[in-house]
Amino acid sequence: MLKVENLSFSYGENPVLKNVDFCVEDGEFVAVLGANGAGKSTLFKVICGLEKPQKGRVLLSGKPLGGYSPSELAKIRSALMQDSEFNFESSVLDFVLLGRYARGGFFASKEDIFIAKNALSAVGMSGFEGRVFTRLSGGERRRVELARALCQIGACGRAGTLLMLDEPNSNLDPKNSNLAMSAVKKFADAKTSVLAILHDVNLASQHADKIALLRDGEIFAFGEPKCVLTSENLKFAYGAENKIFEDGKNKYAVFLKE
Ligand SMILES: Nc1ncnc2c1ncn2[C@@H]1O[C@H](COP(=O)(O)OP(=O)(O)OP(=O)(O)O)[C@@H](O)[C@H]1O
Repeated sequence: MLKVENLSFSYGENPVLKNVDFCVEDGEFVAVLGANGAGKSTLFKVICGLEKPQKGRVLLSGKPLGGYSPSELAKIRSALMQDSEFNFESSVLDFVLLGRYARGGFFASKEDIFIAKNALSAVGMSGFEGRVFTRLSGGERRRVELARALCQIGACGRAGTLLMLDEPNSNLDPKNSNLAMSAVKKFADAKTSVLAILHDVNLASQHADKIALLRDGEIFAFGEPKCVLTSENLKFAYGAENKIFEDGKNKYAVFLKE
């Protein structure tokens, strides 16, 4: 379980996160939504340990993240950042196998290769193993990056592991967005805790167990999509008029032109 306790963070004099407090249980998929500049990526970086909070702490399975060694952490926590800066001419398979590095260094076992190919298949990228990563389209690259993040956790999810995703759907078309989210949800179903920053409210509504709505660095609504996704909450989060529709299973939001 991921526990975020009372986090506050400022860039200089600019407070960006204010007493952020929530949990992601084992097997739960929590989506963080909010307007541009609300503090989502900063929250992501603080949870990943890339920025140090002025207040609060982050616990995984009851232990502060700082209490794990880097190699321990690499085996139980995997993060997909917003922007990849990977520019080597590596094959797609070698790129995904980087997710296994903490386990066997540069020598991939048969099991590692099986897990990497499985992860590629889960995101619809089977058959691309021998292609050069940097020569893929933006959406293909993003799916390969997601496969690397999944591969780092293992063949499937397990309790005590954490998958962190910052805009995993950037550059993905609607079909591949759904496929990617289904692959992520399978890890949650197998007891990994998943925290994903999403911009697509309807994708979050369909795939996430819970949604955290962030505004000006504060979580003002947290819970199941059907409770959190109200017209008032979305207006408050995004400052935009919207209409909510339901199909008996999920809620969907349409944002209206001003
Ligand atoms: N390195 C930085 N130094 C100073 N201010 C920053 C820095 N990074 C982000 N900020 C500011 O912190 C606030 C939150 O930024 P953050 O990137 O966390 O927002 P976000 O919710 O992820 O936005 P987006 O949806 O546009 O990606 C913004 O006002 C931003 O300008």
